[in-house]
Amino acid sequence: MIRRFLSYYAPWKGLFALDFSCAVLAGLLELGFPMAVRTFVDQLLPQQDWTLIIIASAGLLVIYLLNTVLMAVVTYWGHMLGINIETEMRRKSFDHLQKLSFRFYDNHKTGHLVGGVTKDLEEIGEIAHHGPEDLFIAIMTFAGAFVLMFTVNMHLALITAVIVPLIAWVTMRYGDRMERNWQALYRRVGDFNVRIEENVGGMRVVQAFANEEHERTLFAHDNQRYRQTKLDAYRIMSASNSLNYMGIRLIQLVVMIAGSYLVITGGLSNGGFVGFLLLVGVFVRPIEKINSVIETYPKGIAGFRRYTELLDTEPDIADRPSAVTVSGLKGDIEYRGVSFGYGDGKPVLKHIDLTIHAGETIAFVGPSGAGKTTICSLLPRFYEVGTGQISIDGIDIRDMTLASLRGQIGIVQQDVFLFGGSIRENIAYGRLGASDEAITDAARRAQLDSMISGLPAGYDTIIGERGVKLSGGQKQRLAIARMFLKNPPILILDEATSALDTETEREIQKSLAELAEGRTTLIIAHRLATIRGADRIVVVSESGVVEQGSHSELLRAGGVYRRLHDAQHLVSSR
Ligand SMILES: Nc1ncnc2c1ncn2[C@@H]1O[C@H](COP(=O)(O)OP(=O)(O)OP(=O)(O)O)[C@@H](O)[C@H]1O
Repeated sequence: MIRRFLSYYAPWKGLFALDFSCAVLAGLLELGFPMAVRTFVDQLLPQQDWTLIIIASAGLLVIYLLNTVLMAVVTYWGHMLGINIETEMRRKSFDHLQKLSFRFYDNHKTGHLVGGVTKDLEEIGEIAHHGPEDLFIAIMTFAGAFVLMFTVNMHLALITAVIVPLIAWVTMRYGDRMERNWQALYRRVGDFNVRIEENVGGMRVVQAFANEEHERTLFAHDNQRYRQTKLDAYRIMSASNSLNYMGIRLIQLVVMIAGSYLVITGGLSNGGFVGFLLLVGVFVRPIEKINSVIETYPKGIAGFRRYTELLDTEPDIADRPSAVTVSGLKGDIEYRGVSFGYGDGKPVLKHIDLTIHAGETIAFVGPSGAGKTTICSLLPRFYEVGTGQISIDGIDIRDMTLASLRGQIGIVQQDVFLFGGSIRENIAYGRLGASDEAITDAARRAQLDSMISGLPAGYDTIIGERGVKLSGGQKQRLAIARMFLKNPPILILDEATSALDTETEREIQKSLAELAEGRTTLIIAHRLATIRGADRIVVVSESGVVEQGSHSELLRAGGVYRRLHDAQHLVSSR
């Protein structure tokens, strides 16, 4: 784990060397001050030679100035090192999130994932900068001060050496407990984020159900849990801090008493005494430093653990090494013996055999939960088939690169997801970098242009988070415009026009029929009226594909489709 962490320093060797050497030099200069004071008191003061005093003072001033510059370098470039590492880790996390499949997102909460890319990495950035530097300087000044203390007075140095390991042991003891505590704290922060995100995102539902009180209770529970975990952290921190403080003062007190005795009995000069006391100050600073590292280090390590957990999650759907880039597919689709389950032990699709010819419009119908959406989700490899095979134009979809496969398939979902930018940006999401003409053409074909031209900001109108400022129908049209722009050979329409009024729906159906011309189109249908014109209707039930044929053929057959048709007909004629 430590090795893996250190590997992130590799691209920043120069920066690390600069930061590290400046920090080390600053640490060494710190050691010079007590020795200079000793010389001052023991040699310069008795001689009362002002020239020497001024020269020595000027020497000290130069040291201080040098230290000031070193500190500035360490603060800026050291933090640059930390933020560089943090930025790289954030890039890797985000990059990895793009590779993980729907299955991963089905089982992870957004708030936890957002926390992983933001808060966790912030702590890691801090530790990346301070960790090795603080630790090394602490060890160096500790050892340096110790050696100097011996040169000043061996007895005092030995007394100090007996007490210090005790304090160091006390300090170290709390490290492990703190790390476990920070891990728990991160989980709580994640729970928190999930709760807030779901609440804010679903505020319209919360208020529509007047469930604010219920939400407050749930939040209060998480809030209290977070408070308790943080209190646990503070308890450990307070015990560690106060014991540390006491230990350090104890060293100073012992040195004061023993030093006074030595000065009185002539075993130590005045300058040696003052110098030694100052050295003790330098000597205990690393202990304080280690203490602060012990506070921040577990945070960073806990964050790093979560980061590596995410990075070590293998994407369950990825390009095979031999995968080919496909383009201009005709759209001959073949499901052969396809079975699939979502991993909860319940099979959803059982041995589906289906041939869809290029240019054909196929409508999937069947009872809710039969697996219509699932059949279509397997085609762009949102989920991987369990057994069996799906091929397009005779090529197994697992032998195609994911990006090129998905580039050949356009999807309009029932629940349209729009991004918070402008109408133009949202349409252009269908084909990044599309020209303005192509965007307006797509909008026109999706019957969106007259609405857009009526807006003061036109295509630059900001549509709000997830498109809240648009009506359901407008959102759907925008999604359709995206697909016109993408212009793929294969379309999946999840009852795409269900949110539109009858008049607009007819117009859009016309546009969709125009788009479907010469392309393979899979429609997940809920209302049978809209799919009568499909080339083939495939009836899916829990036991798989049970019927297929044209509308009139299936009506004549008098099977499941006939029953569904009659039931809907009955409802609509009531
Ligand atoms: N992401 C998922 N994780 C686990 N189970 C799922 C997931 N999505 C769907 N299911 C389950 O798989 C089964 C088939 O769902 P699917 O959405 O494919 O049905 P559908 O025929 O499209 O239904 P509807 O007409 O209601 O949209 C259902 O039992 C559903 O609960």
